[in-house]
Amino acid sequence: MAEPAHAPALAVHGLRKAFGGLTATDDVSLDLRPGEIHALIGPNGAGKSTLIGQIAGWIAPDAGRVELGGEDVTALDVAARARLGLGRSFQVSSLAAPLSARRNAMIAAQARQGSSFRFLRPVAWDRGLREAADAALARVGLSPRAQVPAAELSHGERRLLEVACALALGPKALLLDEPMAGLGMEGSARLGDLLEALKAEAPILLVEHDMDAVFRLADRISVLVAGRVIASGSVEEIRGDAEVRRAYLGED
Ligand SMILES: Nc1ncnc2c1ncn2[C@@H]1O[C@H](COP(=O)(O)OP(=O)(O)OP(=O)(O)O)[C@@H](O)[C@H]1O
Repeated sequence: MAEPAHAPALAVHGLRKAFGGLTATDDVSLDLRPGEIHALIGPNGAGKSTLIGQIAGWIAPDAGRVELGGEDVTALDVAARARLGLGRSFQVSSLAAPLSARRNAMIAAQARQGSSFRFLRPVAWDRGLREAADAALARVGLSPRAQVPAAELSHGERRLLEVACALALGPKALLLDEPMAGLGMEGSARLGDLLEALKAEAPILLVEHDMDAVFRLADRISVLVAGRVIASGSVEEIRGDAEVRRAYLGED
């Protein structure tokens, strides 16, 4: 049966996670709709990384569920969620420093193509991965740097490579945790343009501290404070929300 046009690419319902006496995420529900950038903002310690960990699959929630394209993936591990099309890039680099940009993207592509290409001979399998990797590198403008070891790329290029690795997976949804960090104005403007182009292919759940970038790029914003979503809406709605201004933006 065809999915309804507006079925969320990703949805979480009632996610809860406590570390000892501290509830890091408290009954969090939100969704990611086709074509959108949904920004998740909140002060330090609000629970953003814990929420991302539960969505990606390396933190098991105490309660609640995660759905990808309408399928309940709560019991699946990180690799299985990636195979289903959950692409991600994180604050802490997951690149293999000595390997070339292309090889890093090929490893990422393998996460999806490993099973579907297994019946092919190794040479053809390698070619398939390489094509997926090169297409992803081209999307982020890194084709000329394909053979350069990740360790020799600039900080901005490494962030772009991380996005390329997420794309090589052929994602249905993207989780990006602070992709703008350390990029500077020019780098973050370039990455912002890229994210705006990418969202039509795979909607993006964006955790970002750079409020200028968030207000420029987001179609919707959810605000997490002390583990709870205190507001969710358009940029205008969040800007005008008195509770958000008080709890997060630090205004009276
Ligand atoms: N593994 C853990 N064990 C114990 N406490 C944890 C653990 N991970 C996170 N916490 C606590 O849970 C709360 C939420 O942390 P989290 O890292 O999810 O917040 P965040 O919104 O991502 O913060 P930041 O913006 O600083 O990255 C914090 O109080 C943190 O100290």
